[in-house]
Amino acid sequence: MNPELFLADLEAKPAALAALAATLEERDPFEEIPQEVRRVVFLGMGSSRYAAGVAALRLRAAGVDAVAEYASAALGHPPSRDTLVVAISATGGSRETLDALARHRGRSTVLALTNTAGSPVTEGADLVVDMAAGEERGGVSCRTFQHTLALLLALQARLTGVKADVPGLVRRAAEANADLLDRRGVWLADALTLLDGPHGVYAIAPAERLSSAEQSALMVREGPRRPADACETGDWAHVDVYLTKTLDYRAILFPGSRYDGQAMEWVRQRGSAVLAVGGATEGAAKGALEGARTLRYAGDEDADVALLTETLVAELVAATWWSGSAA
Ligand SMILES: O=P(O)(O)OC[C@H]1O[C@](O)(CO)[C@@H](O)[C@@H]1O
Repeated sequence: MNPELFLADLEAKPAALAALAATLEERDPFEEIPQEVRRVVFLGMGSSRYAAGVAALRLRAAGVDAVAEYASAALGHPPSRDTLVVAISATGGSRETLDALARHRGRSTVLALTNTAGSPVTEGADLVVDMAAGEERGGVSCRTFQHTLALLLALQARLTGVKADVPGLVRRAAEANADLLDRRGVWLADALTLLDGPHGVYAIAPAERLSSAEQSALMVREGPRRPADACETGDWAHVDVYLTKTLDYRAILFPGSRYDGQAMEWVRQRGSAVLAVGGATEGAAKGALEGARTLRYAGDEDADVALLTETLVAELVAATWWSGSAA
């Protein structure tokens, strides 16, 4: 793994997203999915599982039986012909994902979503979909995570039959990513200072975008190897709140939960430091984010643009710490 190449991977996000949008405009990569799907089981590890968790939640909310499983779990949904297994692996070689997939090969309908053509995860798959994220030379899953999310939104549209302009969304996300990258000279130094505490970085997001908190925490751990963790915003008042009493608690908050205000109330009381990435969402209580430093970016009022963009903040912070350079 290499921090300079990781940074270059991040800088290539807008172009990669724009290319993905063009591909999605041309063709739906999921058009060959059989009609008779009764259940969707996502398998993956790390960032691949984070993206799957959000996709499964969205599908369930649309009435589709869907679950994201740890590929490493010994217990999982049993295989069946009307189960669609979506095995997600950027490298296509994670042992746990391949092991879980072995239970389904030839017994469930298998879709492999991967960034590596011809990789083991594609063997025996009924359908292979390319993440089209390009090579991640830094060795860290960042564009693949983002492309996985975007492609799973396209899969959701296919499975639910609800029309969605996914290419348009991906284009807006490309612009939002470019905006954060272009203006990093304005915000990154501040973010680095705010988050640079002795006890690590905590990332907080609503359940619908929990992947943003999980991926952010992973980036801080994987690159600069600092302590970091993720928490769901409502659950925060039952879990992380305890840490604010004893630690120098520094957090990135991805707004959008109806419980943003509840978490921020504790933050203000305890004098914790919070960087809110994006603005208060419509319907949020007035002053819900009061006490947080706020970082806005183009398109952040759209929760789906946020889903495809906001991890870039933690990724750029991680890249800078990792390379040991100042912003
Ligand atoms: O998607 P893959 O290639 O199976 O990798 C799963 C996870 O493992 C890692 O490659 C790290 O080992 C992460 O980047 C990723 O989140």
